[in-house]
Amino acid sequence: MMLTLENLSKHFGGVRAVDDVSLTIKEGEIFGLIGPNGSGKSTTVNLITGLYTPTAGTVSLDGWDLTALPQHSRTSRGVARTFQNIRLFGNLTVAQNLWVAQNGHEQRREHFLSRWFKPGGEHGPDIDELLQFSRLYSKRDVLAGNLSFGEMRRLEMARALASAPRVLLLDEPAAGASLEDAELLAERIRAVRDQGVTVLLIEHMMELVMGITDRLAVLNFGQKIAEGTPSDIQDDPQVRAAYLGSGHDEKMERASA
Ligand SMILES: Nc1ncnc2c1ncn2[C@@H]1O[C@H](COP(=O)(O)OP(=O)(O)OP(=O)(O)O)[C@@H](O)[C@H]1O
Repeated sequence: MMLTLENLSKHFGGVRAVDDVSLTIKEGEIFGLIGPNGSGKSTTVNLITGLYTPTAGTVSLDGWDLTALPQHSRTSRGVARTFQNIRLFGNLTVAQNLWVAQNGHEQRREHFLSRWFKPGGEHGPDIDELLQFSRLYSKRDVLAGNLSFGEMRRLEMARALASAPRVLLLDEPAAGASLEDAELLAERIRAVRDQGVTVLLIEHMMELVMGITDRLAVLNFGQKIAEGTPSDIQDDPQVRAAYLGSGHDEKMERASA
């Protein structure tokens, strides 16, 4: 047992964005969370990180209930994420973005940081190693706002890793990426897992999800409709029905071909 969601729900007015979802992600697993647009994937991540308070249910890590904890306490317990819409400090350099994440000052204001920020006081992974791992070493002194889209995505993941997470939540890391970039991303995700980090991957790119996850769950209208290995999921008639007409069915076909 590692990360456990029990009867988790989040309602926005009449919308049941997440509806009574229970899941257990095991230590060292790459676990996928898929589903059509609006099925509740991002809301689930926001409940795990504490951005949202659930309407009902609990989130726990190694048996410790996180549900009442604010975001920063969850970060210090080892929960880190990337955002679907990249959130970096555009006026700080690549390396500074990582120092900030490593030292847990993310919530402070950007202008304050650039004035007062001092590197050092290291804990967590080595910044240079992280830059090399993310193929960003040559960009270390470039302002994050001046990076290409692909570089920003790599920095977004590096930033999450800088906090030395035990579980890394990736919210659509391949969005807008070429197949080639997605292959490199898959290699990095596997390497992260091989370092002992548990990974929860939300992704629409089926080739990526089916290629690297150990198990996955499928959401539809906020409910979990299936859970299993990639081959279980590809053969599940309920899953195929959920994707039918959503534009993702063909991708599912290709991924299973
Ligand atoms: N802050 C919010 N306020 C109101 N409704 C919300 C809010 N966040 C999400 N929703 C609604 O909850 C449902 C689930 O949305 P969510 O973003 O979790 O889905 P998703 O599976 O991540 O979708 P996508 O694949 O398009 O990113 C949607 O109907 C969405 O409109």
